Amino acid sequence: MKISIVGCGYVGTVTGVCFADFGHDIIFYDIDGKKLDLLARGEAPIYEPSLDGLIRKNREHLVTTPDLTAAVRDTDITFVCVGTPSRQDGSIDLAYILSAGATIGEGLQEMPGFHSIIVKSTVFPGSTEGPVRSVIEQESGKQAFVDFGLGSNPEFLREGNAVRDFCEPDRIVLGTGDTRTARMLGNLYASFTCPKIETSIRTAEMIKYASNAFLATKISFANEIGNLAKKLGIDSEEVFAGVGLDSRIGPAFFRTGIGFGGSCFPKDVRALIAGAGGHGEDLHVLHAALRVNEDQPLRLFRLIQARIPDLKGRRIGILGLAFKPDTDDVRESRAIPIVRALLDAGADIIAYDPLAMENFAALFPQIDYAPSARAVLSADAVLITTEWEEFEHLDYSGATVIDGRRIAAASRTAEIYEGVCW
Ligand SMILES: NC(=O)c1ccc[n+]([C@@H]2O[C@H](COP(=O)([O-])OP(=O)(O)OC[C@H]3O[C@@H](n4cnc5c(N)ncnc54)[C@H](O)[C@@H]3O)[C@@H](O)[C@H]2O)c1
Ligand SMILES: O=c1ccn([C@@H]2O[C@H](COP(=O)(O)OP(=O)(O)O[C@H]3O[C@H](CO)[C@@H](O)[C@H](O)[C@H]3O)[C@@H](O)[C@H]2O)c(=O)[nH]1
Repeated sequence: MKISIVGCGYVGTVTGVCFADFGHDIIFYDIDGKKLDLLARGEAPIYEPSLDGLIRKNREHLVTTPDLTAAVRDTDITFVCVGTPSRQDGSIDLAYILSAGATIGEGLQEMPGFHSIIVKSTVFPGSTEGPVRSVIEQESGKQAFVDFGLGSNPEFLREGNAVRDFCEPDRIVLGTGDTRTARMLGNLYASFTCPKIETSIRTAEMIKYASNAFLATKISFANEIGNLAKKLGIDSEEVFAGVGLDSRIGPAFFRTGIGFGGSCFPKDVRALIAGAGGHGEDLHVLHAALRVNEDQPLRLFRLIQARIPDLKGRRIGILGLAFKPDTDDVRESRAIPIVRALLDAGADIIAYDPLAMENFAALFPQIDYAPSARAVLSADAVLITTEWEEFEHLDYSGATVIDGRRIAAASRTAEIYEGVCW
C-alpha cells in the first residue's frame, strides 16, 4: 500500500518506518524541513532505540516530500501524526491537525480515486468527525465517508520502546465510518495477530484517552498509597507486588516515585478533564490524579530541604533529566519542577543524563551539566529523578542520596539514603 505520513515526530516516524518494514511504500511530510532532511539522509529525526537500523534497512520504501498535496494524490491512505498539545486551560489545541487537514483537503481536490485519512494523533472524542472532517470537506469540496474516507487509529506506543510497541501491540483500535476505509485498514494490519477492535471513530478516540487516563491514575494511586506506606514503615514495592498479583488489577504501572511526565499522560489527562467540562462533567478522579502527580516531585524537594534547610549556595546533584529512561525527551519531565524549586531556593545545580542534557539545557541553560554520572556524586546531596540503567552501576559511597525512582544500588551503597515513598 502507498502511505502518506503527516508529522515526523515519535509517532509519525515510527509508524512510517514500521509500515515500510511490513513492505509498504511511505511518503513522509512535516512542516519542519530539518526532520525531512534527516529522514532523506536515512537518519531518524527523533531518538528511539533500533529505529536507525530499520530506516537503513527500508530506505528504498521511504521517501520525503515538501509537498503534502502531491503526497496525498500519490498514495492510498494518509496517517495524521502531528502534535496535539494543551492550550493554556488544558484543553486540546487542534491547530496543527486542522492546518494539516486543510492541506490534505487541497490534495483531495483533483484526486479521482478514493483516499482515506486516518487520525493517529490523540484527539478528544468527536474531533475527527467534527472539526477535522469539516476542514477537509471545506478545502476539498468533497464529502467524508462518500468521496473520501476518514478514520481514527490511535497509537499506544511508549517512547523508548516504540518500535516493539508498534510491531507487537496489545491491541489495534480501528475507528471508521465507511466500509472502504475499514477494509483498507483491515488489509494494512492483516498480518498483526493481536486483538483488533473495530468501532466507531469517537469510540476509538475515547479508548485512547481512557487508556492513558487509567494508567496515569494507576500511577498516582500507587504514589498516594506509597506516601502513606512510607510513613507506616511499609515498603510500597512489596505492597504493589502483592496487589498486582490480583489478575483483575495486574502488576504494570505500579512503580512509585516522583510521578508521570512525558508528552502524553499529563497533556491527555488535562485535555480529557477540560473536554469533559465542556459537556458538564467534572472528572473528580482525574483531577485528583493530577494533584497527586504535581506534588510528588515537590515531596523529593521537601526531603532534601529537611536535610539541608538552607540550600543557598549548596551544590545539589541531579541524576536523570529525561521524563523516563531510553529517551532524550524532557517534555513534562519530573526533573523540571524539582530543578525549578532548587533554583528558587538558591541551590547550585549540577546535572547529568545520558541522552537528555542538550534538551534540558534549552530549558535551563543556567545550571551545570556533568560529563558523567560519577561527576555528580561529589555534590552536597544527589537527587535521582530518572531510573537510567547506568545509575544501577554506580558506587554511591559517601554520598547523600534522595531517590525519586528507586535505584537499588543507591539504597545499598549511599552513606545517607532516603526514597520518596519508601
Ligand atoms: N510520543 C508518544 O509516545 C505518543 C504515543 C501515542 C500517541 N501520541 C500522540 O501522537 C501525536 C504526535 O505525537 P508525537 O510525540 O509524535 O509528537 P512530536 O511533537 O514528536 O511530532 C509531531 C510532528 O508534527 C509536525 N507537525 C506539526 N504541524 C504539522 C503540519 N501542519 N503538517 C505536518 N507536520 C506537522 C511537527 O513538526 C512534529 O515533527 C500527539 O497527538 C500525541 O499525543 C504520542
Ligand atoms: O509504574 C510507572 C510507570 C510509569 N511511570 C512514569 O510515567 C511516565 C510515562 O511513562 P510511559 O507510559 O512508559 O511512557 P510514554 O512514552 O509517555 O507512554 C505513554 O503515553 C503514550 C502516549 O499517549 C502512550 O501511547 C503509551 O501507551 C503510554 O504508556 C514516565 O514519566 C514514567 O516515569 C511511573 O511513574 N510509574
